[in-house]
Amino acid sequence: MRKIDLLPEPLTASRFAQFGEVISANGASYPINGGTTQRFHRQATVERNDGEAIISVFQAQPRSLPMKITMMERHPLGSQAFFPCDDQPYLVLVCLGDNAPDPDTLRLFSVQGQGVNYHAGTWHFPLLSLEAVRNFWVVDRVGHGNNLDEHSFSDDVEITISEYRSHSE
Ligand SMILES: NC(=O)N[C@@H](O)C(=O)O
Ligand code: NI
Repeated sequence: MRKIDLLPEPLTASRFAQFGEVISANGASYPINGGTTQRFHRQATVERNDGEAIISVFQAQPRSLPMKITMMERHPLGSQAFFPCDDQPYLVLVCLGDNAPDPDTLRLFSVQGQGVNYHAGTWHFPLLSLEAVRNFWVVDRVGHGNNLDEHSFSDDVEITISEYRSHSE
């Protein structure tokens, strides 16, 4: 049995770029509304492939750690963005892979005060909220075609998330 114990790394736009975009009130902005508001413009782009982009609220139960990761999913027809309604930490787990998620490319990110927008087709684990029941705004795509591709890892690999504090803390 091959064991993979995932260690979180702090989320940055450059580290996440091949998987999607980071949404935050950091970086370039410009004043609008007579200077009463700063616009952090176009943090992410919604991919919808002629479907509709919708906004939902996910009320997420906290995950208990350690936890086993047995599957990943992707949305081939649209992006999926999550933005937390508070600044408590949560986790984002993604990986590469053409026809199936590649466990050797798994990346676990610890996230606080930022959102993420998965590119269409990015392998990810469903929402990994922590510590308490929490709300997230979600922007994703509905419409024709199958927009959910789930894939289980093979039984000869055991993937674990043991903790959520990033190892640089
Ligand atoms: N099922 C659903 O809408 N959510 C997942 O896609 C997820 O990534 O959390
Ligand atoms: Ni998803």
